[in-house]
Amino acid sequence: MLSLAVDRLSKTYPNGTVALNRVSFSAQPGEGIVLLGSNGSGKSTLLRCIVGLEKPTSGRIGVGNSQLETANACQLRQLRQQIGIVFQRFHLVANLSAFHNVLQGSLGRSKGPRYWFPATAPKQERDRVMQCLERVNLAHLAQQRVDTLSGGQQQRVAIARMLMQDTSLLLVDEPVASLDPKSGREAMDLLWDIVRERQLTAICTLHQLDLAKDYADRIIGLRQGEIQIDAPAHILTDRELSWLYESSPISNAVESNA
Ligand SMILES: Nc1ncnc2c1ncn2[C@@H]1O[C@H](COP(=O)(O)OP(=O)(O)OP(=O)(O)O)[C@@H](O)[C@H]1O
Repeated sequence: MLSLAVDRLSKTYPNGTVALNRVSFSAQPGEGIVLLGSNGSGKSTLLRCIVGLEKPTSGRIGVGNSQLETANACQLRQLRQQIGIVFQRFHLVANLSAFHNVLQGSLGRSKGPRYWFPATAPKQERDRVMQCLERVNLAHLAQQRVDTLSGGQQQRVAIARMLMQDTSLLLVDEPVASLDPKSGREAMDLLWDIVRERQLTAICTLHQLDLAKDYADRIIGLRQGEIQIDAPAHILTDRELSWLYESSPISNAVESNA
């Protein structure tokens, strides 16, 4: 179980765009945080900085007892192994089976090429892949190429791969973006059940305010790269949340450390 501490994180892209400005928050194991904000408010940049895909301009990111910005290459690899990502394009290998994609979740801790292929992976690993696929109700499609699966099914393969990776911190970018309302709720049910079961620290970006209120323990709202809302979901009103998406000037932030 890992906690996350983001301290005065800023990111300015080379073209001068300030994507994040002194963003600070911490998250505890078992806490499901939903990140809200309009297009361009900095949500993906924040997730990409936490996973080490983007280098912050300044600030600190602590994952467990380690600091991302001072970690050497080996420590960074170990840290990344602890972070599960379910991003918009899922990062699946299109021409491989669901089974093979999930098996790749163990790459960071496997001991050599024997582990990378379904035909040669140890039975214990292959059994684990099937358990992960069963957890997301996809065992019957294990041998199907992922590019022949629906968007919702591909997303469940990405979740199964994250389970195989056995991570402590989970970052999810717009999990319902390409799903119909029913499949979107099913995806959120599955993700949140797993967060609870495994006591993961989870940060999930969403654009649907109703889903955010129904699922989040806590909502962090970004506007123009700054945190304007940080509070338990149940105390936030629809008015406060929809304000995140308005073009009016920033004035009335909502913050609570409850
Ligand atoms: N590689 C980049 N180079 C320059 N600017 C970028 C880059 N990536 C993102 N930006 C800019 O940084 C700001 C934040 O973008 P980001 O993708 O983090 O927002 P977001 O909240 O995730 O948006 P969305 O909801 O549309 O996914 C935007 O103004 C965007 O144009």
